[in-house]
Amino acid sequence: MKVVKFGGSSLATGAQLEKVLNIVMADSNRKVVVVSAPGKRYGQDIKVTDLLIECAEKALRNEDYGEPLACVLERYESIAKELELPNDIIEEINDNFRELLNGDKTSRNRYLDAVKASGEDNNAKLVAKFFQSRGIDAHYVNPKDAGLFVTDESGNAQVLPESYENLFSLRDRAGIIIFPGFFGFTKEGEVVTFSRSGSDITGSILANGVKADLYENFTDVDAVYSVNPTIVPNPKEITVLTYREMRELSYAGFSVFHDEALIPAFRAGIPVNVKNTNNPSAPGTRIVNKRENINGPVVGIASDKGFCSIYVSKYLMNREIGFGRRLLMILEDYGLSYEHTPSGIDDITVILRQNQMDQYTEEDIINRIKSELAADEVKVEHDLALLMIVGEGMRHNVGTTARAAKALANAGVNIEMINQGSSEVSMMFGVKEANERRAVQAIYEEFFVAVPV
Ligand SMILES: Nc1ncnc2c1ncn2[C@@H]1O[C@H](COP(=O)(O)OP(=O)(O)O)[C@@H](O)[C@H]1O
Ligand SMILES: N[C@@H](CC(=O)OP(=O)(O)O)C(=O)O
Repeated sequence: MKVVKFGGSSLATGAQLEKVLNIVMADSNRKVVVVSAPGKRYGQDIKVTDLLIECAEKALRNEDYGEPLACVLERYESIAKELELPNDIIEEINDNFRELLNGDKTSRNRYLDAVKASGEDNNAKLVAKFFQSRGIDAHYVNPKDAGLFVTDESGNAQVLPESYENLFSLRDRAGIIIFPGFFGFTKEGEVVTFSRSGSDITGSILANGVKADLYENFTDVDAVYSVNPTIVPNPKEITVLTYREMRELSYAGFSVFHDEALIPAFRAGIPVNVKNTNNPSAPGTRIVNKRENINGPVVGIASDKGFCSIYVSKYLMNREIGFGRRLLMILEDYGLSYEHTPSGIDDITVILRQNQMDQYTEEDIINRIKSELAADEVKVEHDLALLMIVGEGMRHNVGTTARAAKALANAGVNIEMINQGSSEVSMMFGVKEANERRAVQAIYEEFFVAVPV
C-alpha cells in the first residue's frame, strides 16, 4: 500500500487535478491520497492558505475581508467549473468558508487554525467529488473520524502517538481515501494545524499509521536538487538521500519537503519518494535509511536568511561553570529558541531566528546578559544567512571544511562563523545575507562542478 501526498502546486487548477487522478489510477497500490490546499498557479500567484490567513487576520481586526474571501472562493469555483462538477459542492464549500469566518473569535489562535485548515479540508472534499464524478470509488475522510490527534500547539502541532494505532484501521476502508493535510484534532475536538507546509507531515503520519510500503510526495520538480534551483540554475538532481541528510537540508532551507515529515516515515522504516506531478515517469528522489554511494562528501547545500547572532565575551568564561546554561535561561525566559552555539575560551555566540525578537526584547536581553552574567561585551549582529553543507560522506572525507572555506574566500565572501554539527553529517557557515547567493554558488561550484561528485 502507498500513501501519496500532492502539494498545493499539484492541485492549483483543474488540469492539475486531472494529472493527480491519472497518477493515482496508474497504480492500484495508491490507496491513501493526502491533499494540500490549492497552491500557486504561476510565480506571483497567492496560495489559498495565504489568502485564508489574510481573511482571518482582517476578520480579527474587524476589517472587511470580502476581497481575499472572493479570491478564495474563485479558486475553488474555477477548479470545479473546469472539471464540470455539480454546483452543490461549490455551495457546500462557500458556505463552509463563510461559516468559519463568521465563527467564534474569542481565541485568536483557535480561529486562525480553523480558518487555515479549511483550505485543505474543502479541497479534500472537492478532490473526492472529482474522483467520484469519474466513477472512482473515492471518499473524503475527516482527520477526527480517522483519529489523527495532535498536541494543542496552535500552528505548530505535533502528532500524539496514539494516532498511529487509530490510523491503521484506514487500511480496511473500501476505495481510495482522500485525506486533508496540514491539521489534526486535539483530544477535546479542536482543530490545530501543523507548521506551514505541514501536509508533508500528514502524509508521513498516515504512511506510518497504515504501515505503507512507500510514501510518495508529489510536487512540481523532478527531484530534490543538490541546491535550491532558484539560486543555481539546473542543479544536480539527488537520486537518493538518507532521512538524516534530508532532515538537515529541509531544516536549513530546502522547502521542497518539511523537516518534520521525516521522523514518522523513518520510525516505521518507510522510504519516501519525492516525485513530479508534471512528469510522473521521472524516478524522483528516494529518501531511505542508508545509501550506498557516499563517495562524495557533500550531497546538498541549503541556505536560509533571517538569522541574528548574540556574541557574548567574558574573560575566563572557560572557568565559569554554568555560564552557558544561565545565558540560555535568559533566552528561555523570552520563549526564544536557538539554532547554534559556537563557542571559544572566552566567548560564546548564540544564533537564532531574528523574527523571534523585537527591538525591546533585544535591548532587555542585552542588558540582562551584561548585568546578570557580568559579560565584558555583548553584541548583536543582524541579517545573517546560514549555509548548511550536508552529506553522510563528510564523516570519512578529510578537508571538506578547508575546501568550502577556500571557495568562499575566492568568491570574496567573509565567513562570520563556522559550526560543525556533532553528527558530522553537516557543517554550517554564517555569512551576511547580502552574500548568501554568491556563497551558495561558490560552494556548489566547488563540490559539484569543479570536481563533480
Ligand atoms: N533543493 C531543492 N530541490 C528541489 N526544490 C527545491 C529545493 N529548494 C527549494 N525548492 C523549491 O521547492 C518547491 C517545491 O516545494 P513546494 O512549493 O512546497 O511544493 P508543493 O506545492 O508541491 O508543496 C520547488 O518548486 C522549488 O522551487
Ligand atoms: N497549505 C498549507 C500546507 C501545505 O503543506 O501546503 P503545500 O503542500 O502547498 O506546501 C501551507 O501552505 O502551508
